[in-house]
Amino acid sequence: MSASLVSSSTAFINHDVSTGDPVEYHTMEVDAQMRSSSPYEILDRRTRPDPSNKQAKSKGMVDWLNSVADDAMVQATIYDKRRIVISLLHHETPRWPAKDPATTSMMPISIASAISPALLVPFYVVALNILRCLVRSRRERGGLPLPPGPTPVPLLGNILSLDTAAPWQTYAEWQTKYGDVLYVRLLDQEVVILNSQSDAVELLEKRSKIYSDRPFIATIEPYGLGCSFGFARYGDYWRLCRRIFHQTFRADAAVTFRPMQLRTARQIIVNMIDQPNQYTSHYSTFTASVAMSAVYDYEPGHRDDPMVHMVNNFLQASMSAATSEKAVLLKMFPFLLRIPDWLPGSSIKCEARSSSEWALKMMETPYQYVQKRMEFSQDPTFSMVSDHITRMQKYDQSYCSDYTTALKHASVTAFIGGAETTSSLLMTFTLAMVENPHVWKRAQAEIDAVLGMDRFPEYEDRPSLPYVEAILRETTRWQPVTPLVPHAVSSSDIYKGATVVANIWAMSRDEARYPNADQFTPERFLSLEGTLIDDDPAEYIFGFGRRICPGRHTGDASLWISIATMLATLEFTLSKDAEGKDVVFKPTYASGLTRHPVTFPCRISPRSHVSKESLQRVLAG
Ligand code: HEM
Repeated sequence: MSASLVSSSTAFINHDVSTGDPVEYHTMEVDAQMRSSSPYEILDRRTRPDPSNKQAKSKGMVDWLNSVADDAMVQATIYDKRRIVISLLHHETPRWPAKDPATTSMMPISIASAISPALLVPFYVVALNILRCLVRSRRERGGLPLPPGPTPVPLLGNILSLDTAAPWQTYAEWQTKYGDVLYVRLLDQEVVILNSQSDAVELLEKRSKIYSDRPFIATIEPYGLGCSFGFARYGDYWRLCRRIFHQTFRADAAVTFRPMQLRTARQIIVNMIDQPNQYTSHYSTFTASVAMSAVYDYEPGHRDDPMVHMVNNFLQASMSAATSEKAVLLKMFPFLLRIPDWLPGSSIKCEARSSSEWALKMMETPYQYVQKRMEFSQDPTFSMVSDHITRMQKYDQSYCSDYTTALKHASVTAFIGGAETTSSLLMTFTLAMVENPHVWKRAQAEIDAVLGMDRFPEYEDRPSLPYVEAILRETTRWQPVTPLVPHAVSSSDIYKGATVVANIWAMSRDEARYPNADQFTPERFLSLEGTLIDDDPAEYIFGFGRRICPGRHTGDASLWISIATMLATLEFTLSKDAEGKDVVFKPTYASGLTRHPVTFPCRISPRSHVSKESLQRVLAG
C-alpha cells in the first residue's frame, strides 16, 4: 500500500520574489497509486480525512503534515494534483512561493535516487520534524550567528559530505577551511565542533555548569547502554552515579588498586608467552580483571572466566552494533524497534534485544555475587559494591531503591568506560611497537639501565623511565581511542540545542604542536636532554569539565604498568610466512563508540633473559 506513495522528491532553495529572502522548498511528487489509494491509512488513522475525492485526499495530507510540523515557519501546501510543497522560510513571517518552484529550481537534489520509495513517506514525516527543530533552535539562539562551516543541503544537512567511518577526519579537514570552531548540521542535529584544546577548555570546562549534558543517541536505551551513566543526561541520577563512582576511583583511592594492577599486568605476560596470537583477548582479560577486582573484589580466572565472557559478550553485542549510522536510522525510523521479528529490517531490533539481555546479566550477576559473599562468606570483601551496600543500610527504603540502581549502573559503567578504552590503547601500543622496533629497543635500553635485568618494573620506577612515559603519551596521542567527545548544552546559551563535540583527533593532529603528527614519535615529548616536556595529551584525551573521565587515574595506572612490563619482557616483530618472509599488513581500524586497531598478524616473543617460569616465580613470591 504505502510502497509507491511518493514517486520522487526534490529539494531546492529559491528567493521570495517580493522580499528576496531565501526559502527552502521540498516538493513531493505523488504517483498514480497514491491518487487511487488512501494514504491516510498509512500516515495517521486519527486524522484520516474523507477519502471520497482526490482534492480532499491531497488536502487531508497537507493538513496532516502541517499538524506534524506544528510550526508557522514550516508549511506544506498543495501545489497541484501531483505535488505537495513543503517550505521552510528563513525569516520570521511565513510567506508562500510566488512562482512555480519547480521551474525556478536552483539546487535540485534527487533524494528519491538515494532512498527507496517505500521509505519516503516516513522520510517526509521526519523531514518536517527536522525543519521544525531547526526553526525552533534558530529562534532559541535569538538570531545570534553560528560559527562558520560547510553549506548544508536542505534536510540532510552536511551528512553526505562526511566520511561516516571517520567523521573526526572530515572535521579536521574542514578546520583548515573554516577555523577551529565550526558548525555542521546532521539531519535535524546542529553540531558545533571544537577542534582546538583551548576552545574545548573555554566552553566545556570554564562553562561546565551548562555544557555537561549528553546528546540523545537513539541506540543507547534499546541496546541496553542506558545502564552506563556515561550516556546519562546531566541531572540528579547522573550526579548520584558519578559520586558513587568517584569515591572508588578518585586519585587517592585508586592508588590502592596498584598491587592488583601490577600482579594482573605480570599475569598477561605469562599468558602472552603461552598464547602470543591471542593478545587481543589477553588485553580484554587484563582490563576486565582490573575493573572486576575494584568493583566486586572478584579476580577472574586467567583464561575463559565466565564473568569476563559475559562482559565481552555485552561489549561485542553493543559497541560494534551501536554505530552512528544505526543511531541515525533509529532516530529517523523508531518503528524499526517495534516491527515483528520475521519482517525484513528487524535485525536492529534483534541485535538490540540481545545486547540489552547481556546488559541485564552483566548488571545483576556480579552484584548478586557480592551480596552472597557478604551474607555467607567468612572472608571479608572490600570493593565498590560491598562498600556501598554497607553504607546503604543507614538510608530509608525509598532512597535505597534509587541508590541500588545507581550503584549497579555505576558498577557496569566501570567496564563500559574502562574496558574498550584501555584494551584499545594496548592494541595501538602493540601496533606501534611492531611498526617501530627501534622504539621498543630504546625503551629496553632505558629499562635495563635503570632496573637491571633481574627485576620487573614497579610503580616507583615511573619517574626514572622518561622514555617509557613518552611512549605512553605518544600511544594515547597517535590514535585517540575516543576521537569525538560529545557534550550537550543544558540551559540557555549561544549554542543551546546543539551538540558540542570536542574533536580529540584534531587536537592530536595539530601540526604546529606535533610535527608529522601521523608518525609514532615518542621523542616529541622529550627535551634534547631526554627529560619529559610539559605537553601531555592526558590534558585532552580524557575529555573535559564535569564529564571528564572519572576512571582516568586507574586507566593511566593500568596503561603504564602494562606497557612498562611488556617493554621489559617482550619483543614485537612482524610475523613470518612459511618461507620465512615478513608478513606485511596494512593496519585497519574499527570504530563503534571507541576506535581501535583490528587484530593484525605479529610475533610477540619473550626477551632472551625472560621465561614463563621466571615470571611465575615472581608472581608466586
Ligand atoms: C585509559 C584510557 C581511557 C580513556 C582515553 C578514557 C576516555 C574517556 C573520555 C574521553 C570520556 C568522556 C569525557 C567527556 O565527556 O568529556 C570518558 C568518560 C568516562 N570514562 Fe573514561 N577513559 C579511559 C579509561 C577509563 C577507565 C579505566 C574507566 C573506569 C574505571 C573509565 C570510566 C569512565 C566513565 C565512567 C566515564 C563517563 C563519565 C561521565 O559521563 O560522567 N574510563 N572516558
